[in-house]
Amino acid sequence: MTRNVLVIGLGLIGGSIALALQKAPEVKIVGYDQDENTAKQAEMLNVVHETVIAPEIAAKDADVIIFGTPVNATLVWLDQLKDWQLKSTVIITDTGSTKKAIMQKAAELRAKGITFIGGHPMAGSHKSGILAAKPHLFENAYYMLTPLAGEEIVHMAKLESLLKYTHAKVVSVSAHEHDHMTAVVSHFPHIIAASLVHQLRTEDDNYPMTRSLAAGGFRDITRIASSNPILWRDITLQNRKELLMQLKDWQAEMGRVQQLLEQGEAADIEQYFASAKSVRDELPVGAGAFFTPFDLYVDVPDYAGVIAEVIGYLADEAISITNLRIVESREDVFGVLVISFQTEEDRKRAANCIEKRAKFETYIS
Ligand SMILES: NC(=O)c1ccc[n+]([C@@H]2O[C@H](COP(=O)([O-])OP(=O)(O)OC[C@H]3O[C@@H](n4cnc5c(N)ncnc54)[C@H](O)[C@@H]3O)[C@@H](O)[C@H]2O)c1
Ligand SMILES: O=C(O)C(=O)C[C@]1(C(=O)O)C=C[C@@H](O)C=C1
Repeated sequence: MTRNVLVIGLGLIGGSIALALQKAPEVKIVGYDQDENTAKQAEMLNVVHETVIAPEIAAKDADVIIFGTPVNATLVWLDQLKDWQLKSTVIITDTGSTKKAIMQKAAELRAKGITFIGGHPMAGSHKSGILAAKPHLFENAYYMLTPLAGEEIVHMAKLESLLKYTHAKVVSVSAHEHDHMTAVVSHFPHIIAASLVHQLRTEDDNYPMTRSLAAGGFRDITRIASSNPILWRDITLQNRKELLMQLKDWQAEMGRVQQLLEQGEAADIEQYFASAKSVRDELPVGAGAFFTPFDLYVDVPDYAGVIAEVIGYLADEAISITNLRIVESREDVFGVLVISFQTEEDRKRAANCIEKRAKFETYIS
């Protein structure tokens, strides 16, 4: 029997979920976005099977409703939804980066006999909008569910039977655990990234050249400062308490750094970096929140058609790639080609292929 899925909010995350779920058998995906252009693009790009202009009408037939909206907008929708006509068996979920406020609404919904299970895939990008959506975005990432206490196993199973098509690793945590952990590894780092960019801006008056020198390090650590400000306004507001605690800890940490600098002891400073390096180097790779795809760096010379040439060699040997990008490490200078693969095996084969056929140097970061 066809499962009707309604996705509300068709940006990076809603669009990516819709694309991933199209791989499920007998699923019809209907989409809604408040932005008309996004809705049109969703149809044109086949991100959904059809779009609607009134989600409350489509909701009548939905077996699963998924919110891909910014977290404050989701709260508003959850209030409205209490008055919708819904199937008694419908499972409602979201993808929001915060969970406590949303799960408070879920409790209100439960009181009305409506099942809401919080969801949050721990993968994304600083890019937003439907054009950035990808069917494989969540592959190997953790996908956190935050059911209310006592949620029926059969409801969880129903949702998980659909989410398995994202190929994410579904785990359940409480809303409190969720908001604490994501504050540490996601929300607070976004504040730090934005603050570093603000700090750079203050250099403009006296040292305007500084921004031109912002190379690999600054770009890496501030990439997420290019994220959608509305999204991060809402996340910050909803997770304010946790973020204030993170800020306090960070200020204490900066106090420690200040002391190290004032004392100027080389061994202590080295130890500060060394212990951070060893923790960072031990972070799990290949899965989870710190999922890094199997990236291969290729030093390519600067001539027209070089990327097509490399990709052509890989295609000849039937090595499939999942992503391709250029790291611009120097202004106006062609950078390094970074190719991502699904498996370590593919990456090894690609490295051999490129070194043998193109004689370009490859390396793993
Ligand atoms: N960006 C990430 O890396 C990331 C990762 C995981 C989860 N999330 C969460 O996923 C959700 C969506 O984020 P995104 O990155 O896809 O953002 P996005 O900006 O790419 O997409 C949001 C979409 O929602 C639409 N929208 C906004 N308000 C709406 C409303 N009231 N009703 C209907 N549609 C509305 C917008 O038009 C847009 O198409 C957020 O809750 C975010 O916290 C984001
Ligand atoms: O990779 C990025 O650009 C992200 O910001 C993704 C990221 C994160 O902080 O890791 C952002 C928000 C989420 O809710 C989950 C993932």
